[in-house]
Parts: sequence; structure tokens; C-alpha cells
Amino acid sequence: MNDEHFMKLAIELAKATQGQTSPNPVVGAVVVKDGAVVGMGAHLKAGQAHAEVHALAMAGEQANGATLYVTLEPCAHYGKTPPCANLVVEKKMKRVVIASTDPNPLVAGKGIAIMKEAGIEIEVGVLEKEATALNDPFFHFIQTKLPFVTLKTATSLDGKTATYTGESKWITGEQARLDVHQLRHQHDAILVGINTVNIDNPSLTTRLPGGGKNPVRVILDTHLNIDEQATILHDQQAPTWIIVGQAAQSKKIEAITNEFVRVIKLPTEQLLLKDVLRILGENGITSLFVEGGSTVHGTFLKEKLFNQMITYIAPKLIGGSKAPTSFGGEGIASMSEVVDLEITLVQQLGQDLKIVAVPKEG
Ligand SMILES: Nc1c(/N=C/[C@H](O)[C@H](O)[C@H](O)COP(=O)(O)O)[nH]c(=O)[nH]c1=O
Ligand SMILES: Nc1c(N[C@@H]2O[C@H](COP(=O)(O)O)[C@@H](O)[C@H]2O)[nH]c(=O)[nH]c1=O
Ligand SMILES: [Zn+2]
Repeated sequence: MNDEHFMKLAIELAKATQGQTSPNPVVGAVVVKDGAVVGMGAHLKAGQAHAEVHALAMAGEQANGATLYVTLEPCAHYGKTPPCANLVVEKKMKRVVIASTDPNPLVAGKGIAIMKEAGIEIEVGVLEKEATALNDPFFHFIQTKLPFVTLKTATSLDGKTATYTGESKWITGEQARLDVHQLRHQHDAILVGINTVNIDNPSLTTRLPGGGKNPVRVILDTHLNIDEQATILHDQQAPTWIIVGQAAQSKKIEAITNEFVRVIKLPTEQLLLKDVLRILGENGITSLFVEGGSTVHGTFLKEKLFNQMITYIAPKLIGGSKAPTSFGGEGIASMSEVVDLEITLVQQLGQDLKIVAVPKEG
């Protein structure tokens, strides 16, 4: 079997733990001796053993002279567990095949250097694209200290997010909505604007058949207009951060603050997205899922402060020049200014289409 065959298995192992390892990356590792898999593992949770540690523990004595396939460069720092690169050397492995190097300044290239130093054969870049795609949020955050931002929209075929009377349940079908909950599970935080809260009274929780992690709920509410009876202020399902401007009244701030609800007051009247993202990064949010509404999406577009867009399109027609679309606000005046994206995935989910697109480099 060739290197790609075993790296595919390592990537599947890493994929399985998406959403569990933040703020760490997902990593999969496979140990192969004389063509047979003798150990495998994934990083399950930040602070716990790394993927290589699990795989090498399973391999035991067989690790000697074996090959390690790992989706991320083995670490070289004493974090919560000893460095994986040193462990690989200790186990006298013959060869290490790496999909992607680690941009974490603590590791970048050091892990490879330690193993090369010890005479281990190193191969880098096998299925690199697939492996890095799993850790886009981690790579972005570790280099910018800002959350990786995904905008999510759900529209009818004619681009509406609701009827002109404001009805929107449901546009997309069960399968697409489940996919959205999987994304909520995978993200550290979910963000919506105050209009979505006051119109939909959403719970913004992750409702997957097998359970799932509830993201931190972030609400952009410049003037603190939130309805004090809103579900998210009382359901105690997840930390809920209301981001407000200087004009927000302290009386109402006090009234809604509790063990789960925190009000974060920015130093300005208006909420500047760059401040919102900086503060979320400082509070350990490495990936942010923006579910709208159209005003909020409009601002993220105008500021060009998003890294990925996921849109679900249902084969329904709503019509109406007053019916809302996914990106509100003033919009972009000339075609020379529009944001060019590259489509990275088109998938059919039941009757709906899921399209993932990323801003073009440069
Ligand atoms: N209306 C639709 C959506 N609507 C999404 C709304 O913007 C808002 O995120 C929901 O109301 C949140 O509700 P909760 O958190 O699940 O209680 N999103 C979808 O993917 N499909 C649709 O048809
Ligand atoms: N999860 C993971 C790695 N994660 C790397 O180590 C850093 C976290 O270190 P620590 O705090 O000790 O868990 C993380 O930022 C990333 O650079 N490295 C690996 O060799 N294998 C793994 O499975
Ligand atoms: Zn490690």
C-alpha cells in the first residue's frame, strides 16, 4: 500500500474529532510496520494526549523500525504532554510521513528538525491540502489570534431568507438543518444580530441526534434592545455574551446579567467588528459561526472580515422585493469592488444545495 492509503486513514481519524479539540488542531496518526497497521490514534481533547502518543502506545514494541503517518507535524514543545517528536525518536521509528507542517511558532519545523537530527527519514506534504483543510480555523487563529469566521446563510432559490411578512420556517429541509447543527457543534461560538434574536427568539443550541457541544452564543446588540424574556437569556444552555456599545443602559445590563449571561461593553457607540473579533479571540474563541441576520452579514461583507461562507439553497420560490435577502446593509456599489470567492464544495443535502466558498487569496 502507498503512503496516501495510510495518510487517508490518519485524515479520517482527525476528521472524526472535529469540534472536540479546540483550541488545539485535530490530528490523526497511524503506525505501520511491514505494511500492517499496528497502531492508530487521534487527539481527542485539548490538554489530553496527542494523536501520536495514542498511536505509539497501541503499537508498543512494533513502533521500532516502523513508519508513522501523521496529519500534522509532531510537536516539539513541552505543553501538556512531552514532545511527540522526541517520543518518535525514543521509539526508534524508521520513517515519518507528515501531511502538513505546524504553523504554531512553538513547533514550526522544530519537530521535523529533531527527528531528522536522529536520522529518521522524513516525508512532508502527502495529502497536505486535505489535512490543512481540517485545521483552517486553528491555522488562522494561531497566526492572527482572531477567530476563523464562517458566514452561514440559508435561502430560497430566489435568494430570500424569509417571506416579506418575516416567516422563514422552514426554508431548508431536515438534512440541511442537521448539517447546520453539526457546524454549530464544531464551532467555539455562534453569532447573530439583535434582529434575529427579537424576531426568531432562537435558542442557537446544537440539537444533533447524538448530542453535541453548544457553542458560546454571541449577540451583537449595540443599544441593548434585547427582549428581556428572550430564551437565550434564561435557558442556561450555553455562555451567552451580549456585545453592546457605549449607549447601553447599565440598569438593563444589570437586569440581564447572570451566571450564563455576560454583557461586554465596547468603548465605542457603534460596534466595530474588528474589536468584536479581537475580544472574542482574547476570550479563546478560535472559530466563529455567523448565522445572520442580513444586517450582520452585510457588515461582515462590508468589512471583508470573514474567512469562509457556507450557504444552503432550497428549491423554493418566495419572491417579493420586500422579502429579506442574506446580505443587507448598503451593499457594494461597483462590480470592481465585489468580493470574489472560490467555490470549494458543492453538495446536495436532500432537496437542498450546500455551497462552501472562500475569499480568493490576495
Ligand atoms: N429559517 C431557516 C434558518 N434560520 C435561521 C435563523 O437565522 C436562526 O438561526 C434560527 O431561527 C435559529 O433558531 P434555533 O437556534 O434553531 O432555535 N436556518 C436554516 O438553516 N434554514 C432555515 O430554513
Ligand atoms: N494536537 C496535536 C498537536 N498540537 C500542537 O500542539 C499544541 C498544543 O499543545 P498542548 O497544549 O501540549 O496540547 C497545538 O497548538 C499544536 O501546535 N501536535 C501534535 O504533535 N499532535 C497532536 O495531536
Ligand atoms: Zn505532540
